Amino acid sequence: MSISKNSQRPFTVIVEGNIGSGKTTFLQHFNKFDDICVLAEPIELWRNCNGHNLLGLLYEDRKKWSFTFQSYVQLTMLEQHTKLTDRPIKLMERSIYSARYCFVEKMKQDGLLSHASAAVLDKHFEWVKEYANVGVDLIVYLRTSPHVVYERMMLRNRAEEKSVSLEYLQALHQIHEDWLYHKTIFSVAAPVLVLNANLDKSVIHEEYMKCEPQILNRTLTVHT
Ligand SMILES: Nc1ncnc2c1ncn2[C@@H]1O[C@H](COP(=O)(O)OP(=O)(O)O)[C@@H](O)[C@H]1O
Ligand SMILES: Nc1nc2c(ncn2[C@H]2C[C@H](O)[C@@H](COP(=O)(O)O)O2)c(=O)[nH]1
Repeated sequence: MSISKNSQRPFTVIVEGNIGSGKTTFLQHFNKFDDICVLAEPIELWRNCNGHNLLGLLYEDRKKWSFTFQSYVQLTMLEQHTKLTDRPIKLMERSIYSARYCFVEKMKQDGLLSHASAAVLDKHFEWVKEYANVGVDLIVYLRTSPHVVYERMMLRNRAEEKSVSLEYLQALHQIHEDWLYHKTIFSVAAPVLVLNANLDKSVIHEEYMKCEPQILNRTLTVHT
């Protein structure tokens, strides 16, 4: 595998959104297309890193485990970005960009990372962005309300997420909004297509279908 920035890469789409916004469901909608290599978030790697459930440790003690967890997220996301495929399109759940701009940013706001730890994560992120093949061609933002995703997350009932609060989701929502909707913080790596992901499952696939042309035809026209 070559991670060099100069190596070829497929038309790369990242789907971003709050916890419980429907990213996995969105990927399932696109699984039927042979041209698309669908890469779900490597959450099972985070739940079992040589036998350590880093996701569980994180939510048990954020202060102690934020740096460890984020270090591994950055590695696993780099693997996803540089994973080779013979398919012309790659669709990824989240990215190194949301890891840094949303989650690390939230950790910094909450004082969960020492300045030294934050500096190391930033150096790693900046090197990867500069020298690795992590370009993105389209961002799909599943825009939701915090109350909606909180209810979905509770219904999904993931063991590690029992301590995740509505306040945390509200803060993550605002960071996503500032990054991808208002575009007032951090750079945006590609054009952003905003979907109303509050819509119920019974009609959400019609909303997902709106971006099939941009993804399948690899076009960048985003009608705001
Ligand atoms: N549009 C929707 N309406 C209602 N429930 C949804 C919708 N999209 C996803 N869900 C449910 O909400 C939970 C989170 O969805 P998921 O796709 O796993 O989101 P994410 O990957 O963003 O965390 C799952 O239980 C899923 O079945
Ligand atoms: N601290 C971080 N947590 C992250 C990151 N990426 C995902 N996650 C967490 C959030 C959820 O509990 C879980 C899976 O996310 P979903 O949105 O798919 O439910 O993993 C990260 O970079 N840092």
